[in-house]
Amino acid sequence: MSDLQNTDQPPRPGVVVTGASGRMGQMLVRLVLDHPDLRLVGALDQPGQPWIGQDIGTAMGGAPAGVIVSDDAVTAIAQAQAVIDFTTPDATVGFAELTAQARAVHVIGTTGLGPDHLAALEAAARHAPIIRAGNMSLGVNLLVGLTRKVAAALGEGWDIEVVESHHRHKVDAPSGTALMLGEAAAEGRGTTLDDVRTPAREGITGARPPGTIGFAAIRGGDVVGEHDVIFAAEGERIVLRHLATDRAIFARGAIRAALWGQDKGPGSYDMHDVLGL
Ligand SMILES: NC(=O)C1=CN([C@@H]2O[C@H](COP(=O)(O)OP(=O)(O)OC[C@H]3O[C@@H](n4cnc5c(N)ncnc54)[C@H](O)[C@@H]3O)[C@@H](O)[C@H]2O)C=CC1
Ligand SMILES: O=C(O)C1=N[C@H](C(=O)O)C[C@H](O)C1
Repeated sequence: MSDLQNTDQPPRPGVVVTGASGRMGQMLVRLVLDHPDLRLVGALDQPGQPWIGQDIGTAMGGAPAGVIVSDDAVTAIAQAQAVIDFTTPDATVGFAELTAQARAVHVIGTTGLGPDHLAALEAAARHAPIIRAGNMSLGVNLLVGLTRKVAAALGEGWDIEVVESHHRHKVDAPSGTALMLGEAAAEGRGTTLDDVRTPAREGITGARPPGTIGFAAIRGGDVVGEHDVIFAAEGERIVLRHLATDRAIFARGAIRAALWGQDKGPGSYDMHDVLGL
């Protein structure tokens, strides 16, 4: 449908999806194409990816979408009002610079970012809005608030562990979600995760130091994403759990963020801002 058909309606924001052939990329392309208030204006992937040069709809096994998969990020992002990006940390930093130059909204789901990546994103957010979260689902963002509250209510006699399970293809650990939950638990205790995080355990580790927060990662099969925050004391345990069974929950959150960001100024935002939590 043309944007010129009804002049009373504001133009629909144009979205570029990066990593378009990926698990999240394909989900996002489908949802953007079906969205009444958005237009897909670009589908990016890395040089050499076999879908480059093909129509994204056809490459995904459906009807043509009229958008060719490209590795030319400069040209694609220049036309965007929003870039939705679930790729790799290095790729995300590159896209952040281009998205800031285009003064478009950058929605970032990529996890595994290190301090240098985060510093680069902070620099880009001085020019345009960046909305980033290790998990874009409503359920996990609610669980973050619950985790903070439970941790604040319980004393250090309660040990905190975060256990996560993901599919066999996941490359980073702990997951971005596990880190969000660990940070919330640390905040609830009035500290920071950096100060209380226990590295992965193996061998003769010694007894668990009080006040620490531990992480365990399971990888296998097609698990979409499962997270438990365990509060364990003498004689009882509380387990807060989120189970993702469909990647659409992340994609819907990212699309909501892209729309929410359209009238926002430069800065760093997260899904708590978007969801008003
Ligand atoms: N925040 C959230 O809610 C969620 C975050 N994720 C994160 O999103 C990221 C991607 O996850 P998946 O889709 O499962 O991975 P995937 O491996 O299926 O897809 C990644 C895509 O990025 C592309 N890519 C890599 N380098 C690129 C570059 N330089 N330029 C353009 N494209 C490039 C790959 O070719 C691939 O198509 C991971 O970091 C994952 O942890 C995943 C699900 C939800
Ligand atoms: O890689 C994934 O798949 C997921 N990554 C995110 C994370 O690292 O927490 C979100 C979700 O759990 C799926």
